[in-house]
Amino acid sequence: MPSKKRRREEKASIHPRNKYSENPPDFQQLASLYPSFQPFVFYSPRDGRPRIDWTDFNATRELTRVLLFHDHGVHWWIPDGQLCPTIPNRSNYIHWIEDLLSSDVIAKTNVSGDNKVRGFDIGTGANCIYPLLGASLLGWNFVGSDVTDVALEWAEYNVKSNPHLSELIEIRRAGSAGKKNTPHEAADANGQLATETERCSEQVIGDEIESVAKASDLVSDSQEAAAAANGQLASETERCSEQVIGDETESVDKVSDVVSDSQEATAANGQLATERERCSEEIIREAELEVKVPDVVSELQEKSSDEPRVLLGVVKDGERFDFCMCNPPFFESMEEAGLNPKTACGGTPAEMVCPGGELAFISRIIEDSAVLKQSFRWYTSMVGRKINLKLLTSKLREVGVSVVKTTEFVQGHMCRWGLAWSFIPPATITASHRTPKTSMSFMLEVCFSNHKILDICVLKGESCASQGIQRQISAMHILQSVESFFAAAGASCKSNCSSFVVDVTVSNERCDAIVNNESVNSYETSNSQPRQPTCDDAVPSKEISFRISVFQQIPGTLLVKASLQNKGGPLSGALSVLFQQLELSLKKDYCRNT
Ligand SMILES: C[S@@+](CC[C@H](N)C(=O)[O-])C[C@H]1O[C@@H](n2cnc3c(N)ncnc32)[C@H](O)[C@@H]1O
Repeated sequence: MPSKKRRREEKASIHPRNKYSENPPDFQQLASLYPSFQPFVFYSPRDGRPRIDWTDFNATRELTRVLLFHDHGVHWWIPDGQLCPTIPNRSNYIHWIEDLLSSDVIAKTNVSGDNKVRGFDIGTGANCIYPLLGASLLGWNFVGSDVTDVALEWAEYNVKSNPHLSELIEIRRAGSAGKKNTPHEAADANGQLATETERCSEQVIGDEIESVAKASDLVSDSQEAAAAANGQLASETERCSEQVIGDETESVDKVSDVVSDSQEATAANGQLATERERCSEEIIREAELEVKVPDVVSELQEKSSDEPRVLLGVVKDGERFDFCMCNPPFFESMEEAGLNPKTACGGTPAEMVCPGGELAFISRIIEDSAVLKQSFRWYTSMVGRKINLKLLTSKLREVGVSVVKTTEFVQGHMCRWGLAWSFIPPATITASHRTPKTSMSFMLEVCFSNHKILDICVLKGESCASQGIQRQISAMHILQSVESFFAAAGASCKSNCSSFVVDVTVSNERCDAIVNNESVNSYETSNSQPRQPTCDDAVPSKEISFRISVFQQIPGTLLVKASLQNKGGPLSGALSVLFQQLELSLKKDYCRNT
C-alpha cells in the first residue's frame, strides 16, 4: 500500500481542476453500475480493496471505456493492442494547456475571432483521447491528425460515436504517403471496427443515459466514500513502456520499485495522475541551458527525414490554432520500449516507435513551428526523457522562439515533461496586469432535488421522480435563467436559442446594481415605465457587452462561458464581477448546498 506521504505528494501534485483530484475513480461503484466492468474487479486479499489486473489489456480498456462514459458522457472503444489511454493522466495535459491559454505570458489573442479555442492534436491515435477530452471537458475545437489507417479509422469512429462532440472534432491524415500498419494489424483492427459498429448500433442509448443519471446521483452522494477510496485506486500505468522513460538511472529506480512492491505499483498512483507545474516559465533568453544542441539532433533528423511531416502540409493555408499538443512515439524500437509485465496498456509499433525516437519527432514539430510561427499561439509536446527536454530547449533557442515553458507530469512512479513554446512576443508584466480577463467559465452540476428544478417540474406538470427529468434541465433552462438574471437588473439581453447564447449589454449604472445585488424588484418598482434614454446612453463606452454561452457537457453538467464583446472599454474589468454574481445565482438555483 502506498505510504501516506506518497499519497499526500500525489494528491498535492495532481492538477487541481482534474476531475479526479478529489474524487478518484471508485472501482466498486463502477462495477456496480456497469456490469461489463464487473468481471475485471477483484478484492485484494491483503486489504480487501477493489482492484483490477493491470496486466490484462481488456481490464484497462474497459476501465477507460467506463470512465469516459461515466465521467465525460463519451462513447469510446479501441481495437485490441492499440494504446489505451489513462484518463486522469491525459486530463492533466489538457488542464496544463488550459493554464497556458489563460496565462499572461504572451499576448492574449483569440485565433478564431469567436472566442472558441481551437487545438491541434498531433498523432491523435485510434483512441483520439485528447480531442475527446478537450471537447467534452472544455468545449474546445480540435483537428486530430495521424498517419496510420487504423488510427484514422478508429479516431473517426470514436468521434462519430459522440454526436454531441462531432461538430467540434475533425480527423485529418498527416503525411502524403501515409504510414500503413502491417497488413495483419490493419485487417485485425478493421475486423474489430466492423464488429464494434454492429454492437453499438444495437445499443439502447437511453439505458446508458439512465445509468449515468443514477451514477451522477451516486457520485455526488458518496463523495466521502470516494475520498476514502483514494488509496484503493489501482494504478493506470500509462503504457507498457513507460517504466523505461526518464533518465536511465531514474528508470532503474522505478523498475526496481515496481518489482519490490508490485501491490504498491498497482495501487493508487497512476489513476491519480499528477501535474506539477514546478519548472514553470522561462523566457528563453534568460534560460540557463547547460546543453548545446549537439550533432545528435541533426543525425536523428537525417534518420527521420523520410518520415511524414507533422504540421507542414497538414495545417491548411491561413489556418490558425490556439495550440497544438502531442504525445509522441517515444522510442526508436520496440526493444527500447520494452515490455512491462506489470501493465498491459497496449501500444503498437506504429504508436510507440519512430526513427530517431521522440527527439527526432519533436524536433520535426519544432522545425515546422519555425515555419508556421504565429499560426499557433502555443506549440506543446510531451517529452519522455529529461535529457531530451534539455536538448529540445536548446533547439528551440536556435530557431528563435520567444517563450519556453516546461512542466513536470508526475504519474505514479513515472515522470514525464510538458514542453511549450511560442513565437508570440512575451507580454510585459505591466501590460498583462492591466489587461482584464476577456473570457471565463464555470461548470454547473445540476442537482435534481433543488427547489428551482422542482418548480420547473411543477410548472410543466411533470413528476420529478420521472426518469426523464435529467433531460428536462437542459442548456435551454440555464440560458433562460441567464437572460432573466441580467434582464431583471435592467440589462438588455438578446438570446439565440439555436446556438445557446445570450448577448448582454449592461450600462454603468446597471452594472453597479448587479454588483451590489440589487435585483429585479428594486429596478422594476422604480422603473415601471419604459426607461427614458439618458445622456449616458449615448456614450457607448459606458456599457459593457458580453456573450454568455451555455454548453451541455453530459446530462446534468453544463458549462457556462462568458466572453467580452467590447474589449478595451472602461467597464471591461467588470466582467469577472458580473459573471461571479451570475455564477452565484445559478448555483443557488440549480445546485446542491448553495
Ligand atoms: C504515442 S501515440 C499517441 C496516441 C494518443 N494521442 C495518445 O496519447 O494515446 C503516437 C501517435 O502518433 C502517430 N504518428 C506517427 N507519426 C506521425 C506523424 N508524422 N503525424 C501525425 N501522427 C503521427 C502514430 O500513428 C500514433 O498514433
